[in-house]
Amino acid sequence: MSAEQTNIKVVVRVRPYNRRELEQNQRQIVKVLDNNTLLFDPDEEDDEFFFQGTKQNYRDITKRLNKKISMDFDRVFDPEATNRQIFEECTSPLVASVLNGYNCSVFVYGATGAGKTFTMLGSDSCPGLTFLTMRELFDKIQAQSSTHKFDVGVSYLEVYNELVMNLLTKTGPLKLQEDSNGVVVSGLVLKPIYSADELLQLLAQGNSNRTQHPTDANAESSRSHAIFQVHIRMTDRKTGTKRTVKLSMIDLAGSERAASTKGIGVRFKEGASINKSLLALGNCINKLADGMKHIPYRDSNLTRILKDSLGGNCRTLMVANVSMSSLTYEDTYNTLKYASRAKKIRTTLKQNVLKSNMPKDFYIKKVTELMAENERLKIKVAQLEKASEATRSYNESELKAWYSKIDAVYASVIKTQEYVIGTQSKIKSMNFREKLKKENIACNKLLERNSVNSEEVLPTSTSVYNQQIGKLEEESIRWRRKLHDANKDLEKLKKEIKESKYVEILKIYEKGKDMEVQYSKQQININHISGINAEFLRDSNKLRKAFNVACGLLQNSYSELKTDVQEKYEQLQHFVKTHAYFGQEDYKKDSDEDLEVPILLKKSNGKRTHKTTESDLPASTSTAKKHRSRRAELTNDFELGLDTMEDTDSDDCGDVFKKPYIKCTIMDETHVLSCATDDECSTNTDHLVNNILSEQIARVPQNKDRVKNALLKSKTFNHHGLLKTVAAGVQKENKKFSPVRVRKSPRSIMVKSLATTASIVKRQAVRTVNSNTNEPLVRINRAASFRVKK
Ligand SMILES: Nc1ncnc2c1ncn2[C@@H]1O[C@H](COP(=O)(O)OP(=O)(O)OP(=O)(O)O)[C@@H](O)[C@H]1O
Repeated sequence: MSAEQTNIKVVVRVRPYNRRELEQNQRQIVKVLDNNTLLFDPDEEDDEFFFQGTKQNYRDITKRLNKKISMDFDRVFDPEATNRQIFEECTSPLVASVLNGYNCSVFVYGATGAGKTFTMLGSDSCPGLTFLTMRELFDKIQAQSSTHKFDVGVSYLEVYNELVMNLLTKTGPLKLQEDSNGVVVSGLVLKPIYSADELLQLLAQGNSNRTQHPTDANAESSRSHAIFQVHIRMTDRKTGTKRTVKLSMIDLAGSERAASTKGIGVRFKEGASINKSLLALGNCINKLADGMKHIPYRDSNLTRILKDSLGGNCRTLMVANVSMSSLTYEDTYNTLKYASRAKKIRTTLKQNVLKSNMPKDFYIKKVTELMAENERLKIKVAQLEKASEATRSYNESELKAWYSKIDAVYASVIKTQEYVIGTQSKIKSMNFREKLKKENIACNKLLERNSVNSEEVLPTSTSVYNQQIGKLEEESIRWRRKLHDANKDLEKLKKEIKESKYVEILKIYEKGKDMEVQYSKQQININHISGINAEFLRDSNKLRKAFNVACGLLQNSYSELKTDVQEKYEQLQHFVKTHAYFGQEDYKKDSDEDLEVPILLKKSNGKRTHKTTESDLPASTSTAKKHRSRRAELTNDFELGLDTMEDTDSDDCGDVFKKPYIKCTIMDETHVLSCATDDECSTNTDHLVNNILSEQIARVPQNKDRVKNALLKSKTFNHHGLLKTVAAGVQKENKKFSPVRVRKSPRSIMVKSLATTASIVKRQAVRTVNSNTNEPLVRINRAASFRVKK
């Protein structure tokens, strides 16, 4: 542990005149100039002395006058200064030093009656330095008790007539011994204490045991040197490190002249002993101040005890007490001379640390932890330095170079991505067209036969598409490879950015570029979906025209049709009527003409009369099943969205594409009631209820009650049957409208119907040609026709 050299701190306290001095009308021989300087024995004119408001006459005290010696000290306290002020400025900092492991000493020096005991012990109304310092020490000990364990012991000794006495136990004189730790008092047992009050109690007890006798100079003159010591052992609770420190408060007996104390007998002997020890102290101070190697500590017990405080490992404060009265001219001069000498004494300060009894492993672990922590902090510091360097050395041209590099890599990614997804889109479109074309063969034939918009008819050969798809797939593979390379370059670039000093700035730029890539992907997807939708609308338009042609043909040859074909035709009529697909306004905008299906009111050839009603729903159980499977087939066959792209947006687009198929036929209780009263309809009760529920409940759950009420009003249902039917319907509808189910597509039904119609027409046409008849085949009631959109 490194040692620190420091000077003894010397402060001078000038006490006010006492009654005796005032009565004797003495002149002032000490003048406090400022906090650090005093003037000893000032000029006469400077010595204006007033007592009770009257200027006093100068009285020569036969000494050499007007020395006018200016003296500097660490601090000079004038007569106004209080004990607390001295404590706060001088001894309070020592408490902190003690708890940091430094030995500390405070001793008061001065002539008898100069105010040493007043400074050190004070009174009840004005506690002295010992009391204030001890209280402060215990307050700090309390504050640190969570981190340190403190063991405190005190001793209170007096050196009277060269005998060392224990003031706390009143035992016989003790011997001083020297060992490696310095001078120790053999047989001295430290009194353990646990609170400031205990300590002050012991102090008071020791004071009461101290030898005091009145002298001429002081009615309560202390006739011994008192040494109050607090020994503290501090143990760090975490590391187990131990320190022992000592704080000594020493109240010396007053230096005195036999003449001034007028001592005789025992008092004279006391005085001589006091003077002997103080002389020894003066010698030690002189030699220490001169830097001599040999210091005569052994000359007195006082100097032996003060050895540590004067020349050892100790932070020392000396308070020199003086009176400003010329009555103690010589004593004051001597005190100030010694105090000035003492200022030069240097002590060596060392923190007292004892070996801890913690196991070696503990320290090894601790050191390893600290080294790891150190390494971590070093890295952190390096990173921070790098970051601050980056912001400090911000170079615009370097940044620009980075930007253009990033732009180039991202442009390549976006371009190759466009090609990859673009070719994928084209392949999908081609597949879709091919599928449409295959399904539309019947439709084309019909249109060709009637020469309707023959230019819109799709080519019959699918080989053209196959060739194009093949080429596109090859192209797609090529572009996928390029995209793979571009993505690799991008990864590499991202790594470089991470290591770059502009990482903070470039990361933001990189994020923007990533968004550009995403945006471009979305844009292609949208274009693709729009293309497919347009294709579909074109196809639907054509189908509608073909449908009109087919209906015309069927109408013309109605009477020639077989019964089952006639029924199919009627079902088709009904289908067109009930499916809003044809009636939706947005769809109609694309069509050039309305779709009309003739309605047959009567069979002329005695076949059953049929009026098309709502109850003639085409969805008999088997037909409905067929339609459902066909719907699923169509949707599964045509994966139109770009769902093979890496993102999930294609699902949404697919949904958008399916939206035109949403069917919404509104039914209410009127329908139910009319159906329920009809005998013919009542046979299809289950079917009817299911349909009603499917239309009503699925869309508006609250309508369940409306339907139920309507059904209750009908004559056909009893209560039990009704509940069963409603329950079955609800269950079915719940299944039907689960999100995984695809929506109904009338297009597939139309395509199938047209294929059937085309074959019928073909057969019928052959028959008509062969029969050679010019009669119209079907009587048409135009008035009964209706527009299906309604
Ligand atoms: N600064 C002061 N302010 C007021 N009174 C003081 C001051 N200093 C000392 N006195 C008074 O002066 C008298 C003598 O003081 P004190 O007993 O402290 O002197 P001392 O130096 O200890 O003397 P001795 O060496 O004989 O014991 C006491 O009555 C004390 O109250």
